[in-house]
Parts: sequence; C-alpha cells; structure tokens
Amino acid sequence: MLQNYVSNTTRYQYIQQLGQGQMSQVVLVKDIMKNQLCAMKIILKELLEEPQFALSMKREILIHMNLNHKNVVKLYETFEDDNFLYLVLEYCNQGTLSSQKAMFLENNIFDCFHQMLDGIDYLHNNNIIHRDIQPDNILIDNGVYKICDFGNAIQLNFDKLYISEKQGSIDYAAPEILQNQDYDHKVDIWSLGVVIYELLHQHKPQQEVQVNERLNEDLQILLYAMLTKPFQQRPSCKQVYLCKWFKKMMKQLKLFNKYEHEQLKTKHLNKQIQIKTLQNCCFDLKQAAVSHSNSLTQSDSTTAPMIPNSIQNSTDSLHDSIPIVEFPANPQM
Ligand SMILES: Nc1ncnc2c1ncn2[C@@H]1O[C@H](COP(=O)(O)OP(=O)(O)OP(=O)(O)O)[C@@H](O)[C@H]1O
Repeated sequence: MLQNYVSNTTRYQYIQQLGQGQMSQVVLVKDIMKNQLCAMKIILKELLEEPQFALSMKREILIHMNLNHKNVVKLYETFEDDNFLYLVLEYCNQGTLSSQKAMFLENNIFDCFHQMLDGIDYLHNNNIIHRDIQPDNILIDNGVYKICDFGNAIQLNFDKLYISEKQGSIDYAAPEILQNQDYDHKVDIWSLGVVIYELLHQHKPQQEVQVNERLNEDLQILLYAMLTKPFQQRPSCKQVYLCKWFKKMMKQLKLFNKYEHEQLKTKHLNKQIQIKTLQNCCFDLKQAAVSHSNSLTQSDSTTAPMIPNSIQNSTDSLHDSIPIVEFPANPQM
C-alpha cells in the first residue's frame, strides 16, 4: 500500500519501510533528481482535522524547515496531495539511539554527548526549545548523531522567555514541565542529562539522583548539575561546554571548544583593559607626581620629578605576569 502512496510522487522512488510513528509512516525513498536516499514521513491528512495534531505539525514544519546543522536531521521539502502530507527528510542509516545495541561507557559516551549538545546548543542559540529530547528522537547516520522530531519544539519570541505548556515524553521531561511550572531552554539540558545517565547506567535516574561513583569525578559533577531540579541552578549548554570534564575531553580529542576559546579571548581582553586602565592610572599618578615635585621645586626646573617606587613596581610586576601585552607608546612618558 505504501508503495502506491509514494508512486504518487514521481520524483521519489519507494525502497522500503523504515518505521512507524503514532501518526505517520516513515519510508526510505530515493530522490531520483538528486540520486540520494531520503526518509519520507507520510501523514494522512484526515488526521490534521484534530486541532492539537494540526498545530504540532505546523510547528514541526515551520521550525524544522529553517534548521541547518550537522547534528540536526535536515528537512529537505514538504508537499501534499489530496490525501497525504509528505515530509522529505535526511536519511539516517543507523536508526535511532534507542535502537542501538552498543554499550556506552565512560570512554565512548563523550562522542555522542558532545554531538547531541552541539545540536541542542544550535537550537537554543536560535531560540528553539526542542522539549522532547529522548533516545527515540536521536537518529544516527554513519556515526553522526542527529536530533529529529520537532513536533514538540517551540521557537521563543524575544518577549516570551518562559512557557508553561506541557510537552514531551514524561520519562525524560524536566520536573518543572511535569509540575506545570514556567520553564525555559534548560528543560532540554535535563532531558539530555537523563539520556546520558541512562546510557551509562542502563536505567533512568531515580527520584533522588545517584550517579555511579566509579565514573570520573568531573563527569559525576556534570551529571548531577544537569539533573539539578531547580532549573535556575542547572547549567546552560554554554556552561556544560565550560565544565571541567567537557573542556578536558575536547582538549584530549583536539576538538574546538568555541566557548572556551571565547572565554580565553574575553579573559585576555579583560586583562589588557585592566592593564591599560592601570597604566593610564599610573601615568596620571606620574603626572601628578611631576606636578607635585614641580610645585615643590618651582625654583629649580632641572630637578627630576619624584616618581613613587610603588608605581614603578606596579607596572613592572604587570609586565612580568603577562608578557604578551604590548604597552602603547605614550607621549606623556
Ligand atoms: N530520517 C530518518 N532516517 C531513518 N529513519 C527514520 C528517519 N525518521 C524516522 N525514522 C524511523 O521512523 C520511525 C518513526 O519516526 P518518527 O518517530 O519521527 O515518527 P513520528 O510520527 O514522529 O513518531 P511519534 O509520533 O511516535 O513521535 C523512527 O523510530 C525511525 O526508526
């Protein structure tokens, strides 16, 4: 039967069924024009008469079609005929994270962890909260982890920072969602924390989170932080990138940590500003000292100005501690 649906569209050639969602069929097709395999999600249009589902489909398409990131499944195009709505997606040849048989241990969890974080960080930077991060919604293609299923996602307006709509799978949903409280993008950090916890422990965290004490201490700290119930205290994506375990792992694997880079740049800049401020302050003091000594020795203009040692020492010690800083030529000197 599915073969007939797909043959309605001449561009896509049916190959086989990939899976079945609650409201859709997903099939593998070949895009004849691009000579490329794609996953096609086929939705019976009758189902769109249900307002909640229609809203979720609309959101899914509107949000998903504008996304472009390595760790997010691409939505190539959508079209419809009399009976069906079609979503043509990037095909992921290893199925979902939930279907993986591989064991995840401390030494191989980072690969999947940082890829999912990269995808979530991209969404958050575009004001999108996925709200349903769970193993069924992570697809894998040649070892690349990709977030899919934007049916629960929401794009925040600049004026609306907190929402209270109940969404996502209960098992992975943050406490603030389950308790009908206001929430923000940190709900995705909680869900990612549950996914990683589950991969490492083979069960979901209990009410009182207990991380395996044999795991690396810095990873334990990170998991506890991600699974912190008050979301104000839970880290953002950026804070996860900047935690000790992540920085260490990224360095070890020679991966570029953009937030660490940014942090170092800011630190360096701040030091330069601090030095320049201090320097200017020193120059002012030197000027003051010059004027002061001039006023004391008005009758003897050849006397060298008295510059307090403490000021000289302070500039010397700054030079010692930060050798990279170049002092600008100062006409007052
Ligand atoms: N891009 C893809 N590449 C490969 N397989 C896919 C792809 N998209 C979906 N699948 C397969 O189809 C199954 C169903 O897809 P999906 O969960 O997106 O449907 P759904 O209708 O959104 O489901 P639900 O309503 O339960 O969330 C997935 O579990 C997966 O096995």
